[in-house]
Amino acid sequence: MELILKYFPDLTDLQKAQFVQLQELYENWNLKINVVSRKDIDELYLRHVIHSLGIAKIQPFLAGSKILDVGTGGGFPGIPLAILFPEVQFHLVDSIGKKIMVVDEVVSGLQLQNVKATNARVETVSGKYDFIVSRAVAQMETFVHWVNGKIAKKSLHERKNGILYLKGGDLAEELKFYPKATVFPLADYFEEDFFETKSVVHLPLKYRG
Ligand SMILES: C[S@@+](CC[C@H](N)C(=O)[O-])C[C@H]1O[C@@H](n2cnc3c(N)ncnc32)[C@H](O)[C@@H]1O
Repeated sequence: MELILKYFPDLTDLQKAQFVQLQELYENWNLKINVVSRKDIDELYLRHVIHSLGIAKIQPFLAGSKILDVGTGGGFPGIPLAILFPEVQFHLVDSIGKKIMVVDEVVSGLQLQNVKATNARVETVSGKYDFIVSRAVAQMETFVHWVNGKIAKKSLHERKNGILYLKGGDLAEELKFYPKATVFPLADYFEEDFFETKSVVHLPLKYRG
């Protein structure tokens, strides 16, 4: 929790309580359904919560905006972001039913009112979103293909609507066909070694009616 407050000092009491509760919820659910690797559960806040919240450092979401989390697994990055932005609507999607069941349990445990979770392949999901977030799901080319047509026409934020993807390592090859992509290194925001090679990639996407 100290780690979260180090980087996000302005949390309400409710948000602090929800972040604290995450550890217990994931520890319990992970015993039944493995959504976080055994090693990572001890470092839940660093490797999952703060990493997810890296997106918030790059793009604070405005009230009323809509965010799609593709391949959310056990709820990352969607759940930490939904705690941080209670006035933003989050749609968490995963093709594995058991993972969505864990997400539903965590959402109801935290009493989050701003999260909807759907068990589906994202290609079959309709709806328009300001931003589409993700971590560790697919290469950019495949991902862009999946989410085409899911971007809202009107931009509420100064930054253009599009993808905000948590990526690691050297992205030159993966992004060579995307000159409009911007890479934001998370080491500029977080000092822990874990973030040295991590970044958020913003790729603006056009509205397609
Ligand atoms: C490596 S896990 C990452 C989970 C989570 N984003 C995280 O970082 O902890 C990848 C997830 O993507 C989901 N997935 C893969 N392709 C998908 C698709 N086309 N639509 C929805 N979910 C998909 C898988 O079921 C899996 O849960």
